[in-house]
Amino acid sequence: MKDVHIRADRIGLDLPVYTQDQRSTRASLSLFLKAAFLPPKRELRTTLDDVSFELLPGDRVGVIGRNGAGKSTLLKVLVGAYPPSRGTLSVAGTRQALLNLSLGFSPEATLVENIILRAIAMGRKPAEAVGLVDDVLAFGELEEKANDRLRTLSSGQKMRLGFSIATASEHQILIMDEWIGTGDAAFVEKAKERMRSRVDSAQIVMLASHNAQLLRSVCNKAILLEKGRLVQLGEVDEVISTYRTLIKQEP
Ligand SMILES: Nc1ncnc2c1ncn2[C@@H]1O[C@H](COP(=O)(O)OP(=O)(O)OP(=O)(O)O)[C@@H](O)[C@H]1O
Repeated sequence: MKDVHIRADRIGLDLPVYTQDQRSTRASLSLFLKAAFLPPKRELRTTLDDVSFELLPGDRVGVIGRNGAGKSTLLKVLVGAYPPSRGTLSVAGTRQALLNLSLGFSPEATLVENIILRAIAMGRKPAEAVGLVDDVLAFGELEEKANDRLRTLSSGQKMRLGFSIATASEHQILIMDEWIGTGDAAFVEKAKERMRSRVDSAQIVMLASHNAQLLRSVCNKAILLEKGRLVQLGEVDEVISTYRTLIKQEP
């Protein structure tokens, strides 16, 4: 197997956006009706542009930037959710994303079925997926609900299930958005402990966050994004300080 790495060489991403002509009750009725019934216009908008970096084992990288700077989008590209529109991306190593914990659940399937489906979607063989079920249910404290349909869970219970599945095993590369525990205090404590151990055992970690304290405690490096471009890659304190200067300026 190749050495664990993430190499982005001038990657860019254009996403389609759909715009609608202004609907205003002050406009004439014909304009109003036209705007209401015309299909939206589709255009491509550049969300990431000319982003290059290389991450190697030992790199724990914070992804910093204003709202809308492209942090989550960059993580989605790195986990393979969006293929880059330009440039080349090379990722070697087993990857685990903790981005949207409740994405991909089947509401009508049971918890056990969802665990197996999700584990298979994450690349497990069916027998391994079945082997994970007991541990996932135990960590999420959801054993009693094992054969209930997923849609009957509370939102906190769904989050616990998503977290338990996503962190069920160790991976070489961990890619995560700042996850906000919606579970109760006891679960959040347990989840933090598990995250810490997954971060420690991963070789490369990327964490997008606005929380400087969290970034300093997890990361040794950081990337600063502004309008989809990489402004700085450096030591975490240095990049946080550039970001603080930047947000004092006008966007
Ligand atoms: N699926 C999508 N289709 C079109 N545009 C998108 C899509 N997802 C995000 N964008 C746009 O891409 C830009 C970057 O969004 P992104 O979610 O990556 O920002 P972010 O840096 O993570 O922001 P935040 O700090 O608010 O979480 C925004 O302008 C957003 O509107």
